[in-house]
Amino acid sequence: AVVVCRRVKRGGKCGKANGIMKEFEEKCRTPAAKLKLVADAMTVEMHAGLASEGGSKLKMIISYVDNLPTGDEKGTYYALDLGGTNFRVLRVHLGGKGVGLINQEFAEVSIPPHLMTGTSDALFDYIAAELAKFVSQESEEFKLSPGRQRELGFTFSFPVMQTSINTGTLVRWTKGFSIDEMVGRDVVEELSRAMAKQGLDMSVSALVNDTVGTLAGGRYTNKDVVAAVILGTGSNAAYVERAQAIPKWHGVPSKSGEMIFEKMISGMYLGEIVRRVVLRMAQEAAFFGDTVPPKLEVPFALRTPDMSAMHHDTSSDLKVVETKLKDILEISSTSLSMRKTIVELCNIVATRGARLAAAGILGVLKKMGRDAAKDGDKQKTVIAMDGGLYEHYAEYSKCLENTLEELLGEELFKNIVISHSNDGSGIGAALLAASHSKYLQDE
Ligand SMILES: Nc1ncnc2c1ncn2[C@@H]1O[C@H](COP(=O)(O)OP(=O)(O)O)[C@@H](O)[C@H]1O
Ligand SMILES: O=P(O)(O)OC[C@H]1O[C@@H](O)[C@H](O)[C@@H](O)[C@@H]1O
Repeated sequence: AVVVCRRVKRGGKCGKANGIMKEFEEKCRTPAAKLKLVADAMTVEMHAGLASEGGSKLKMIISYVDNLPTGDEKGTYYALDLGGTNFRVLRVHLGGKGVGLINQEFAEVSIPPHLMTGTSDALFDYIAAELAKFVSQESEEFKLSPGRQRELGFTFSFPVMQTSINTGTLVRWTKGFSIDEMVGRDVVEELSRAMAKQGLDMSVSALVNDTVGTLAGGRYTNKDVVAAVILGTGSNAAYVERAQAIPKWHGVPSKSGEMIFEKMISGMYLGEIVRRVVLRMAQEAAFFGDTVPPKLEVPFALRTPDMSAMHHDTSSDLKVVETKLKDILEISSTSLSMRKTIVELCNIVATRGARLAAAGILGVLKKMGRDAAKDGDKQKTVIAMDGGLYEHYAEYSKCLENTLEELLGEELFKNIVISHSNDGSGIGAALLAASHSKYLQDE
């Protein structure tokens, strides 16, 4: 789409802004042919990543899940879901065979930014304190029988080298976290120590990535779920792989990193990309006049939720865009034409992200051999989706689904179901705590 400046007041400048937009749009273009190359490359790298240590740019995490939840699990289990922006504490009550999930309760807490770059103790003490508060507010019905500990599934949404179902060491931080002393440490040990300090008698039965939690949660209610994708602050995917398809894994801890497809397509990055382009237009094309608004120079000043609100502005005078620019970037006087340019930019950035996300999903489908119709059989493929970006950014998730249909073709797409598994990662972690409970043999 070409952005046309109605009143060419500053002809050269307006043309310059136009030029920057068009150049940027060209760079963001993701034609189907390019996306199919991305998907093919991803499949190749996935094979390489499973074949040998360090064999690929796309390293693959191998999650130890001995028993996926069957639906027969019974009792009360907990989850702690630590993501890039917030964390949730959760309690689920399971009714066992034929009953399933009876109820769930959760509390969501934003992670104070200073804890993302402080010490390990500060972060885990804060998390354990919230967990202890959640448990202390429980009603009598959740009192455990004597001799039993509460059991927790720990969703830790960062690259972890897993060494068993409930042990794993942090490979590195992502999404703005940077607590250096924690790298290489066992994250379950850190949490367990902090829980003990709170006097919380709880054990971690399962350590999972949020994609694995979403996969387990999805399969609990739908056996056709074969993969899970998270599009939140970060992005990632998990799928069920046959052990024999992992040559490098001989039942011993894998030293691989993780399967990261975080090509700045997720919530952490989209708003920041828009900000950087607008800043360039302000600096090189006097988009806001002869001065560059100071707030526009602050990294991450424009968050993806605000970008999303502008992108979804349906008002004729783009009032939401005007308000966001004023409240967040302190840019007061903007013309309708300028606001339209901002919306078009949001569309370019969101479209690129969504289309690349679809290419990543196609890569996983190809790895599972589900990107082409098997002769005649109509195998159903359900992909469980979770993450605040997917859940709240309607234009993004719509574009993702349309792109997946474009890449797979209408016929095949009919067998693919994209199912939003709200809070799948938290519930899945609690279910995995249940299916790996140390009291199972007592049942
Ligand atoms: N209204 C919204 N529109 C677009 N993106 C949103 C919106 N709300 C949240 N997000 C994105 O979702 C991310 C949070 O994802 P979520 O899955 O809830 O948490 P986490 O990433 O911590 O697991 C935020 O970083 C933000 O980028
Ligand atoms: O749920 P979040 O916080 O957006 O995380 C999604 C992904 O974010 C990536 O940065 C992590 O390396 C992955 O492990 C994680 O799955």
